[in-house]
Amino acid sequence: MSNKIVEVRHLSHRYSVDWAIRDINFEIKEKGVFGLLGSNGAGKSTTMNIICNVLTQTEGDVFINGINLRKNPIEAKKYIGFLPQKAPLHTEMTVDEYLYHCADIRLMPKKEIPAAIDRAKEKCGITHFSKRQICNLSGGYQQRVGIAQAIIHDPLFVILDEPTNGLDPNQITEVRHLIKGIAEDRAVLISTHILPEVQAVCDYIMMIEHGQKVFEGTINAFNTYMSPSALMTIMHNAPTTEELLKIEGIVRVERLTKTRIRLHFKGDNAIVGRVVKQAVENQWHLREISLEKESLDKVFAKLSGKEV
Ligand SMILES: Nc1ncnc2c1ncn2[C@@H]1O[C@H](COP(=O)(O)OP(=O)(O)OP(=O)(O)O)[C@@H](O)[C@H]1O
Repeated sequence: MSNKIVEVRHLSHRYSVDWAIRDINFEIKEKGVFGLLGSNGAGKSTTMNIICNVLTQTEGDVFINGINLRKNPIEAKKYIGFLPQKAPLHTEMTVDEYLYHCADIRLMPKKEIPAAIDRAKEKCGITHFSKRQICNLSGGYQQRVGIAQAIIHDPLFVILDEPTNGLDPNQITEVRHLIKGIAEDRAVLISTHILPEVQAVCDYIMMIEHGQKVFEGTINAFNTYMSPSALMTIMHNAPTTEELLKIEGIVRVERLTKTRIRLHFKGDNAIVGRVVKQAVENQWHLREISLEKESLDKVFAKLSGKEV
């Protein structure tokens, strides 16, 4: 087995004249959830479709478990499970019939299929619906069946295209939980433009905009990518704005109420100590002080080069 589950090298694609993606590079070496994040038209589907071998790239290479997908697609695809945005369900079939059909078209040996179906159903929490026609399941359970077909052959790598699209809030929570569960045994790549999704399920993120990579790192790195730039304070004897602006680093003062004041600053977090010192010395009756992190939305907008 290669030490890289997925390796994408200099991947570029153009449908006509314009490049849809340009020189995308990344590797997935470990189990866990890898999020491909980007706004509409950023190039997520193009990237995913190439990795699933649904689309052939203009330039670059994709290796799955060390196997070149373009040169040896049948071998490489054995390691991939895929759930497209619209799950390819045969809704007139029962869950068991459908999963058998999926295992069969994956050319799994017949004697291995029943155990594979049981394993996939158990992992996806659908065992009790084995004999139920798929059309009689809720959207959330239909999505579970879609995920079960993606892992029926126990692949190393699973690709889920916007897996919670169209589900209600409870179903979204359940499907996210399921995604975390299946990523305990394998690498899972999900595409999404929903920021809370990224925070809820991803261990690692790559963000693309206008077909190019703009960020790659852990969810923690993503969250702290933008260092705090404001302090929220509550002072019961707050000084004037002029006085606050005299503190080294404070660049703007936002008075939200008489006692709640946001202090915008430049520089590092040592500002907290300076504000506390001034507050004590001048008896501003500081009751609360906290660094305000940028919201994920703002990080997203900044990384995409859009106005915040
Ligand atoms: N079949 C196609 N022919 C021509 N251009 C296309 C085609 N598919 C996508 N594009 C263009 O390629 C770029 C990337 O599109 P892509 O669908 O990969 O983005 P996306 O991030 O998946 O967006 P969405 O979230 O809306 O699906 C866009 O500019 C899009 O208009």
